[in-house]
Amino acid sequence: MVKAKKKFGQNFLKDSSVLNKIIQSMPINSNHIVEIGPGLGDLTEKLVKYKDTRAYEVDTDLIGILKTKFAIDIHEKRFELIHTDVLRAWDEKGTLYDGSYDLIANLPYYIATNIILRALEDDNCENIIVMIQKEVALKFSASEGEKEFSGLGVITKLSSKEARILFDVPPESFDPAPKVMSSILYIKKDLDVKLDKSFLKFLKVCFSQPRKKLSKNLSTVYDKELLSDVYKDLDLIETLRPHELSASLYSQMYTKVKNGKERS
Ligand SMILES: C[S@@+](CC[C@H](N)C(=O)[O-])C[C@H]1O[C@@H](n2cnc3c(N)ncnc32)[C@H](O)[C@@H]1O
Repeated sequence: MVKAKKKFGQNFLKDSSVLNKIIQSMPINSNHIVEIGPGLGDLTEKLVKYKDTRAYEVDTDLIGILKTKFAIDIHEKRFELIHTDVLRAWDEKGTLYDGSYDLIANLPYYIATNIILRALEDDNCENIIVMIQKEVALKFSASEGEKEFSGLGVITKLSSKEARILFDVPPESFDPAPKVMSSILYIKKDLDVKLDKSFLKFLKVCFSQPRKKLSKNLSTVYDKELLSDVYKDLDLIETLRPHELSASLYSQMYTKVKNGKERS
């Protein structure tokens, strides 16, 4: 029996009803599947039965187990196992697969947010179905006005056609059990949208102090006169809090401040 490694965020999913529900949630299309962190291969086994799959695993000990378990699938090219840190693979190639793919995974929670942001940026990734901490899933799927609405919600709203939590998964479904509730997040990307990297930086400024006024956060970086003009142009009240502005207004605001002056 392998000992789960905390540093790699290893919580193995043991509940077969949850595994089956993940498979049933998969979109029907001809896309390849990419899995991040196959672990002991319980979800992988079901994915490979369904479609050709590529998986990225960082842990050398697990690679040994997976190579034995999936020897026939690897030989018959239904399954490709890549031994690397997935973030490194993205840095080196810009994509996890050279063709349309769906990302299906029980993610390592310590880098879950980063992985979803990279998948949103990766043009070849069309659908994302991932298990993550419920708290983070709520942020990605939140709408304006909700207290969980943050920069992550704005990015998801602008770059996807649909983003919602499919169902929750309690800690007892894993071994070892994580400390938090988990959720399956589903994102159907809008393939026509290309995200501008500096927009993410702008959102960080907007939500730097989420409970303060948006104008206060913006004034740490942007010129007061410019902000006053932007608020007037967009017909916004000065007392708005960051979670109260819609994703589309954030996008319009960004276009206006982009060419304006930053504070000297
Ligand atoms: C939450 S476990 C999921 C394991 C398995 N898929 C399951 O559902 O039981 C996360 C997996 O991601 C792997 N992992 C952690 N960091 C990684 C990284 N940077 N790149 C690739 N895999 C990683 C871990 O070793 C582990 O196998």
